[in-house]
Amino acid sequence: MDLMTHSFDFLLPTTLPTAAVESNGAATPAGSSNYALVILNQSLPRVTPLIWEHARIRVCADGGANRLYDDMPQLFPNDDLHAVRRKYKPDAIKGDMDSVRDDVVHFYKDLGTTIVDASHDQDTTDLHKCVLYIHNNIPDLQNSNLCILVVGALGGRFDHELGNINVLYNFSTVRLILLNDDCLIQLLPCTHRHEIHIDSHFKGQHCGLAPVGMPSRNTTTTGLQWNLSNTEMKFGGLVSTSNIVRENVVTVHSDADLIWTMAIKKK
Ligand SMILES: Nc1ncnc2c1ncn2[C@@H]1O[C@H](COP(=O)(O)OP(=O)(O)OP(=O)(O)O)[C@@H](O)[C@H]1O
Ligand SMILES: Cc1ncc(C[n+]2csc(CCO)c2C)c(N)n1
Repeated sequence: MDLMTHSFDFLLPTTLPTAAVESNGAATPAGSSNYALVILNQSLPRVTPLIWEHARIRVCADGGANRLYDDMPQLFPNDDLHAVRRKYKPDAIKGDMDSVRDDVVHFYKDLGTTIVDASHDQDTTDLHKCVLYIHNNIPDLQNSNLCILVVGALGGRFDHELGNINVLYNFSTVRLILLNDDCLIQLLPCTHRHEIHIDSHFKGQHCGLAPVGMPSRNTTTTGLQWNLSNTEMKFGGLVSTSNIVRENVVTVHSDADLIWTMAIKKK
């Protein structure tokens, strides 16, 4: 079974992403960004400008554009509000367009942002629509090792949070990470063994591992305070919450897709 490695260099202010080499040989050269950014309609994490710099493509999901317009200048209180808004121009705004304000659409449209009204589709979420947009605009997404970072994916509405987690399952072959100021969430597909590289910056933080939807008969981990050893996990039985990262590398091997979540250390 192939190995998939995960690291969170995009959270470190002074580094560009390091080289990533997959077991299929696909490589991302050191220093070249291989991230996409999706902004959802929740408060912008402090790390958003850093992720923005790393991203090859930046897309706002419907009301996420209001957040970019309203909140980004607040992250730069000493800078000119209009200059910040012009600097952080998304490549696209996509969704069913029932939450983004008209003034925000006009502002970004005038700067050259692509506006995609997908209001005909009331069966998939705006995040789903944005992942498809990235899919259609980044050639060879599956083989590119691109990681889609989704900010504002947690908080306030549990139906939205469920929808966001469902998108991880909808696109289980794409690297997707949901983020807010406090934690990150990703899917570890059972098609691979996983190595999660955790900078000492984060070590000792709380983490969790759980099969959403389908039980896991067999999960084995290393690098955690409470490791699993061929252990069964299911809702209604055991799921691993309030666990703690103990080593720089956590390994996970399971017969089921698992959700991995980790706290992000506050400065
Ligand atoms: N409170 C929240 N928690 C988590 N994600 C959210 C939250 N609010 C919005 N989102 C995410 O941001 C996306 C865009 O939000 P927006 O408010 O524009 O959605 P929407 O389609 O108008 O939602 P609805 O019509 O259900 O109110 C959503 O699809 C969802 O992924
Ligand atoms: C069974 C079922 N439940 C809810 C919705 C509603 N819905 C799901 S995604 C979406 C778009 C939000 O931007 C909307 C309105 C549906 N269609 N089918």
